[in-house]
Amino acid sequence: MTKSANLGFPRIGAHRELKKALEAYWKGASDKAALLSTAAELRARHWAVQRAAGIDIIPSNDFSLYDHMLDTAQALGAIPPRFAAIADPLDQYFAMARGTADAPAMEMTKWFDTNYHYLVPEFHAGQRFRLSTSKAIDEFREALRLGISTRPVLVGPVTFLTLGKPKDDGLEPLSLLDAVLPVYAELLAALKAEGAEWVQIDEPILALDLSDAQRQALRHAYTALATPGAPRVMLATYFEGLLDNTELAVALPVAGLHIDLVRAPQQLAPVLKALSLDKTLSIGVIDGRNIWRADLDARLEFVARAWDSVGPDRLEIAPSCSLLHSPVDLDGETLLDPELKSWLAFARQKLEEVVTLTTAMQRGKTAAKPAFEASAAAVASHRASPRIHRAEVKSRSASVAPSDHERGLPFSQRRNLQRARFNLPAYPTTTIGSFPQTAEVREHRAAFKRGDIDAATYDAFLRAETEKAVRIQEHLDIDVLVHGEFERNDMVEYFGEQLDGFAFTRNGWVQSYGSRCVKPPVIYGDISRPTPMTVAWSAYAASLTDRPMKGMLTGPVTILQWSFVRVDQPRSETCRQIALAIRDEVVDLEKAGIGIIQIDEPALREGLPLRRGDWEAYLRWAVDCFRLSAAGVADDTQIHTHMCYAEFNDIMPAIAEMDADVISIETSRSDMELISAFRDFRYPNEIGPGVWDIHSPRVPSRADMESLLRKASEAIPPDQLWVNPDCGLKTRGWPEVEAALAHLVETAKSLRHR
Ligand SMILES: Nc1nc2c(c(=O)[nH]1)N[C@@H](CNc1ccc(C(=O)N[C@@H](CCC(=O)N[C@@H](CCC(=O)N[C@@H](CCC(=O)O)C(=O)O)C(=O)O)C(=O)O)cc1)CN2
Ligand code: MET
Ligand SMILES: [Zn+2]
Repeated sequence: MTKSANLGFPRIGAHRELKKALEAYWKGASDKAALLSTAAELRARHWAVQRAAGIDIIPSNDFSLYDHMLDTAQALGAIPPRFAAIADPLDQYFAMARGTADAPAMEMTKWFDTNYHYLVPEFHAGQRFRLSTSKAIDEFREALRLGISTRPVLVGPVTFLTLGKPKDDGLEPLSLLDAVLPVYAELLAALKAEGAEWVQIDEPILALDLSDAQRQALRHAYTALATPGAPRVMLATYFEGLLDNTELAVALPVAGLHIDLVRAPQQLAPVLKALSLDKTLSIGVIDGRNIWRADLDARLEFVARAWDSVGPDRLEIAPSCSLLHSPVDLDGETLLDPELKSWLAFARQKLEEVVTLTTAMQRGKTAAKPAFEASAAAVASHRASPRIHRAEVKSRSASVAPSDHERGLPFSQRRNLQRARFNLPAYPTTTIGSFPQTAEVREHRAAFKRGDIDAATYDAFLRAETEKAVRIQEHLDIDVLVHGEFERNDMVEYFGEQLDGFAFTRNGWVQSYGSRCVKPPVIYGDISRPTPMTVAWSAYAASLTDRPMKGMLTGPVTILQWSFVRVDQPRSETCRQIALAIRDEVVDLEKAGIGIIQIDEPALREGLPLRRGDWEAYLRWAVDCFRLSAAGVADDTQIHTHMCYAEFNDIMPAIAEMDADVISIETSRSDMELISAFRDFRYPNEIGPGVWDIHSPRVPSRADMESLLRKASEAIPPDQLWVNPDCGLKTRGWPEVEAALAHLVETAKSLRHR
């Protein structure tokens, strides 16, 4: 019979219980037993939620204390040598994630095109692997004790190796496949021995453009793992279609295949055609990446097409991908407008949708009548709603002219005007925008939102924090100051709260990395900016000092990328509406006397389509939207942008086309690897390669920073270089910030003297 399945449940907890438990543990405010007991409670609760929703196939080992790639690395014994001596496994695990005084953390980067970050495995020539943790087995047993026989989830060997980085010259990670496969075989056998009939193995790289070596590795790996004693394998792909990898995927000797039919509905027909009769097909028909309620009538027709072809016994109905990327439960949204709320579904509601579709396939649509009626009512209310479309927004967007994307003069001439205006020293120093969001800052905001303090009190507090930050920067002798972003909860949510066409949730948290979460705003309608959003704060901060004060905005592509986006029009159109709103803000900042304005685009790379064939079209509109937001100012106004935590090497020409006067970019965790791309490409404008990895509590020394800057100046002419951290400092504490920034300024000064 057709079954309902889930590929992964959010781990952080509806009330971010895991975040709180982790941070208490790291601070020394709780112990290991307390942390592990919260983790176990969350797993038990999430299994129970899935069972209550009626899900037949429930995953285990989808839980993680920090990151599932890090779990995999530790389970396989892929421990970077600098952490090998740490005896306690949990200490070792967090050391790899967060770094220690003498060992920098593992590198962190984006998981495909999501805002989730994983830790990048490190590989050495001749590396050995061995089964080093029993996490997958323990969690299977734990669920079994609660009466649930789960389908454990593993990251597949080829995805694991492909996403890792060789640390030795000439090492090809896939050459380690034969070393790692026996460990997978051992783990699969152990799971089978515990009673696991099926295991879900995620190979999301099957949705990417693959080399012959990768294809060969996939064939080799799954042939080797297909032993008689192994559990059956549901091979999961997601985030894109299989396309040219369809033949490869269906031919792998596994028992089942999961495909993402939300991102790539057109792949259903070719997969049905190619799939052999002995394989189970799991169809991902409920969007695991967005929060819109599904149109269940339309989905059911789609499911029926699969059912007609594979029959009832080899079909599973599932979300498109793990629900890691969804908030947990819409029921927590007690303040959301009821009409809007009726259009949404979070993880729990998505599982109910999966079950509704499954029930309809098993017993007919009438068996799930109320759910179909509610879905149809939501679809109708969404279609008819007057709050979505705004004629003046659409017509402004339609009348954007090519010249609206152009600054007046080319960079080579703007640069002279800006040099004359700001008169900055060589190697100018600056920071990326935010200063520590201390518990005190967060508590004041929470108190203000609860109504415990009034607006005047909150405002006075924020002004005092801002002034403190300005004085500290002056004292440190930084050249271009920032106001510190104390008034912001998040760099995207803050703007979403002030723009028309956006809604925001109370509790719609999604894990970004480790204990850090975001609450993406919901874009439901045409976007406009009713009033200036940041001018008062920037103008106030500028009034406190004689030094240049940088205005601080989030760019259109990043606001788009880090929101839940409407699906009734192309992303490019939504992005252009945001760009026009940001453009107005940029012009207003300039009018208020702010001469340097940073428009952050950390998510520009993340939005890049997973298939190269789609890159050009995306980069065209994404770069144009950035340019549209920036180009309304005079030539002596200096536009900065900022990017972090992604691989930028392959989009250098597009970054240059953004034509920001200055870009600050994350580089230090990868040891300035990126800089070679700037050299090879001869990046034309000014650039600040980050010299301090701010995602780790470790304070870099002057020598660390000098060595990074020396590497940078080998690749980039010194008169193009700025000196700055990798990213904003909101997650750090003041003592680390002051110490590291003092080193940073000293380093810049010593370079100037040479
Ligand atoms: N959207 C987004 N994506 C991003 C980044 C980013 O900054 N924003 N940065 C990159 C790295 N990712 C990051 C993601 C989140 C955080 C981060 O610091 N998140 C904060 C939450 C930010 C926030 O929304 N804060 C709110 C709510 C704070 C809060 O938890 N308040 C307490 C009450 C206050 C208290 O007593 O502490 C509560 O609600 O329970 C606020 O400040 O107002 C966290 O997890 O701690 C950092 C980096 C890439 N992706
Ligand atoms: N201006 C932002 C900040 O400093 C940029 C962060 S990029 C994730 O927090
Ligand atoms: Zn950043």
